[in-house]
Amino acid sequence: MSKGQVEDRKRKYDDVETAIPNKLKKDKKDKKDKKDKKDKKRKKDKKEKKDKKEKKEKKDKSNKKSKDLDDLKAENVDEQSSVTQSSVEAAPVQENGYVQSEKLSHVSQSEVDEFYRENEVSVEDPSKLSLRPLLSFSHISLSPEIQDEISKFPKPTPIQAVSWPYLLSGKDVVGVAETGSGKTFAFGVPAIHNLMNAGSEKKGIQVLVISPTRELASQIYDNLILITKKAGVHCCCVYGGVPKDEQRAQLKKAQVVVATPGRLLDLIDEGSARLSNVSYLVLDEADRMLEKGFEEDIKRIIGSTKATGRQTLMFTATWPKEVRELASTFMNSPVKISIGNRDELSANKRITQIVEVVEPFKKERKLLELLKKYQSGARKNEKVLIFALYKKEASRVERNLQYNGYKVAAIHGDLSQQQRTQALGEFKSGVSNLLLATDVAARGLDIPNVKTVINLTFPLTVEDYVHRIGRTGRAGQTGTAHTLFTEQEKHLAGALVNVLNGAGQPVPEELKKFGTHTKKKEHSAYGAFYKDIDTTKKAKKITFD
Ligand SMILES: Nc1ncnc2c1ncn2[C@@H]1O[C@H](COP(=O)(O)OP(=O)(O)OP(=O)(O)O)[C@@H](O)[C@H]1O
Repeated sequence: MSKGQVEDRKRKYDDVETAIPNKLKKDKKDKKDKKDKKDKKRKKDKKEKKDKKEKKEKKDKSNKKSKDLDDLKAENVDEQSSVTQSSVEAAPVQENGYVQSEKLSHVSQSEVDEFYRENEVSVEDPSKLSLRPLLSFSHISLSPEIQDEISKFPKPTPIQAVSWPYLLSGKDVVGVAETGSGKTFAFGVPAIHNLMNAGSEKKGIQVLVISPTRELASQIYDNLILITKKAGVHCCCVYGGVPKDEQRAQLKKAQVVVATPGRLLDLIDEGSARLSNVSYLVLDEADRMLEKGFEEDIKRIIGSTKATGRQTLMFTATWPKEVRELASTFMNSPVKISIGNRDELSANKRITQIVEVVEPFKKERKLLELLKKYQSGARKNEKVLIFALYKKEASRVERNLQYNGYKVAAIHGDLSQQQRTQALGEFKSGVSNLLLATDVAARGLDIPNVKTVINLTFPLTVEDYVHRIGRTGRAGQTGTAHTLFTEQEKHLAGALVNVLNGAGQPVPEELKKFGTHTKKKEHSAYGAFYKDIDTTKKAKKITFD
């Protein structure tokens, strides 16, 4: 149709229109005007209503935001704070809802730098969040139940100060800090805080902590229960050597589980432990857990937990390079936090280390001399922990000590769990002041007031040496480690010299004579052929059996 034809038709139509009587036309027009007016009003009302609603929603939202911020500010600003509202800096908000407190935002950068320097803190964070350490408990708003428990301490330890913001932000963390530096609460407090915030009672087991020994699992449980009890969170502990029934019953209610690998796998296999909701997984003494012997168990356990959205944590005092690659396969761009230059194997500097090179056959006589030295006069009641290497050796030395009139408790693998628990209890409580142990007690055990550790036989690795001597000098105290070293361990002399040098301890000439060559530590699975790896890379997919 041409433009002209369109115009014609339009005109014709207009003509028809004009053929309608005027009155009718007018009525129709009035009606139409009225209707238009009504429509317009209805549209206007509707728009006004919509605008009003949007405005109200916006206002509510902004009120809530500022209320949340105010609440947070109120919780974090203590009486002495001289911070004014107008000087408040923007607080970074992290993925999991972690908000840096106003008080922490106002700590000067030089104070933060000083903290990093003094504690030799190193943070490798692939996502470059640069979260500030919590220099005081008032720098964080935790629930009253948690606050109540930790406020018995003066301030967070360095590993707690640095790791909490990352853990509360949902990050995977490798935390390496000296023995006795509060790593249990470093991973424990954020675990319970996150659980309480999620308000998820019905989801079953959500936090899982794996530990290499029954005694350590039980100790971690004793620490966590202090918080979980008050917080109304159900925590249980499962380990071997005791009946399963009670553990099965506890698992049905538990949200937090502390476990040793063997018993946990038994309970998984029989269907009593379901880990598919575990979203916070901790390997304590992580390097030990990744060694051969545990490695396969750990793979199976991790394979039973939540595949995505799981936070994985590894904490330890020693982090040898040969386990780092394996660790990274279980983690997602972990933040690596180390306190006190721990790239080199190093011991707690508050422990006085004495190393004596002796003939192997003279060791047990020497032990009796040392006990006279460390448990006589004013030191009569001081606690001494003796380490042997083998179960048989421990049994023999135990009998020998008893023969010489010593009341000695013992922990080693040949004893029943009940005997082990009783021995540890007696030593902890001071019923006996002498404990003889194998490396089952080397890691993690927090026994109050152990003044002296004696290494009757040197352990198989220098990492174990660092853990053993770390049973003294805990939580800021001092202690002594006296080690008898024989030619049979000469392949470890170089590594031991490094540890002594690193802690500013004297190195005996007889030890230097063995040479300072350090044998590369062999991973029990990969031998010495491990490579230095980048722990910051993304986890690669692993298929578990
Ligand atoms: N903020 C704190 N201030 C002072 N002491 C603390 C603090 N947090 C924890 N502790 C105490 O420090 C001691 C050692 O803590 P913990 O057993 O967690 O050490 P660790 O770093 O795990 O040691 P290890 O490497 O031997 O396993 C415990 O008695 C614990 O109660």
